[in-house]
Amino acid sequence: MRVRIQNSNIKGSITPPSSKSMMQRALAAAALAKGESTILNPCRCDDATAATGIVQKMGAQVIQDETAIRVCRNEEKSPEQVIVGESGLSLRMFSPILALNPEPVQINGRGSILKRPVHNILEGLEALGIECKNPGKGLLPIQLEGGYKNNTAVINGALGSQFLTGLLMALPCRKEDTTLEVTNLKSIPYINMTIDLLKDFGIEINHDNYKTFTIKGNQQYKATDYTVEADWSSAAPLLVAGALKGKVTLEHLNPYSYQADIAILDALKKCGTSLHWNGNSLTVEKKGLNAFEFDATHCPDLFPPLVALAVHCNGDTRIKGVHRLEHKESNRGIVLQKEFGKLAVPIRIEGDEMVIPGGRLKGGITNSNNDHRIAMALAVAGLNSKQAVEIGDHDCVAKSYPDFFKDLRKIGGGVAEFYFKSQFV
Ligand SMILES: O=C(O)C1=C[C@@H](OP(=O)(O)O)[C@@H](O)[C@H](O)C1
Ligand SMILES: C=C(OP(=O)(O)O)C(=O)O
Repeated sequence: MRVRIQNSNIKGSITPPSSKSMMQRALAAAALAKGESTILNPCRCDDATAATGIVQKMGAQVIQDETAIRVCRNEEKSPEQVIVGESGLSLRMFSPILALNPEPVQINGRGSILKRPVHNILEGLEALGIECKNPGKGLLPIQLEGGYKNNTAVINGALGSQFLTGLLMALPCRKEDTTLEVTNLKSIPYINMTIDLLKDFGIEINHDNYKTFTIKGNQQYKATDYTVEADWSSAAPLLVAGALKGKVTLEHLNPYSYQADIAILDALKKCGTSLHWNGNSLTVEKKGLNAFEFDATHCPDLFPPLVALAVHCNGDTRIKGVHRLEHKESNRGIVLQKEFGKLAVPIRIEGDEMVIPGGRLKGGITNSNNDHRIAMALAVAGLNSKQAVEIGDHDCVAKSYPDFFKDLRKIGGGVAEFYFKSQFV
């Protein structure tokens, strides 16, 4: 399917969907607990569905109500195979959890995840004594068995934090204590989110400045009621829409959240946008559109929406952390350059920095490259384009935000969805 976005003014208020990062962690933690946990304000995107399928395979009973999901694991099952959908987090978080069980388990996925590397998972688990097989030779599927045997390991954090999140969730269930030496950790705020959530489930993690993590064994997950926050990553493109084309209020956002992408507020301030909090509602209004400098090394998912903002700013915007983009749902640095190139924006990549020249967007035909954040970024950039921006394969937004285009229309976005190639642009 395709969508056409027209120049439009933005006005209105929206509650962003719940955080898929928190939701997947909550499902895993609830499945590791004894008794019934209730996940309130659950996220119902594709990645959350993938995580739900995995905990069910682990033996958890999952009951979906309208406003909550109840999770209870009365029996431990040894699944022969689990499918992580397209979710990087489900792959990297559940691998160490599934590895607690010595029975062999094969982990596979579909779509974009089949192109994302698995070597850091295998290296880390092998260092902890898990027997790993990789018929996919660097890619999925992987097979794990034998259980944890070693109590110390060096973990490479340079590729991201998700695998460390999985280890921090799994290792408290071992009998022995474990010490991890983590090198060059990236996406650090996501680790703060993990540690905070684990505290709610009764698990304690100690670390020395994100380098040495000491994980006591024999800890018991406690069932709890956990409320998932509204998602700052999904809020980001909507905030950019307001900053570019009028005014938008986002409801139920936590101003003190551990979510990495709350950092969008710094970029919006630098850009000159007017920001106003009223309790948990944030109103963003177009004011300046000044080029800005921003370091996205630890919040890489902000790259696409920030590029959508930057293409309309006065001057060259510089965003640091391009090396963090290579192994996402697409190679996002290259894809942003290619797709915005189709709209006549000559983005440059200089070492680890992306340089985005500001100006007026021309319009044209683009493709999401099956990457939800690219689809959303092209859409909000299109709100301020001279001519329409068409986006192919836009339905990939279901990975994190199934109602994105419906919500964009609600706040005034000119959104037309259709099935065939357009002659409009
Ligand atoms: O832990 C998480 O929920 C996530 C961590 C980040 O990945 P990396 O840690 O691989 O950078 C982020 O890009 C991803 O969308 C979600
Ligand atoms: C990179 C992302 O997710 P994941 O790695 O969990 O697939 C994302 O949501 O932008």
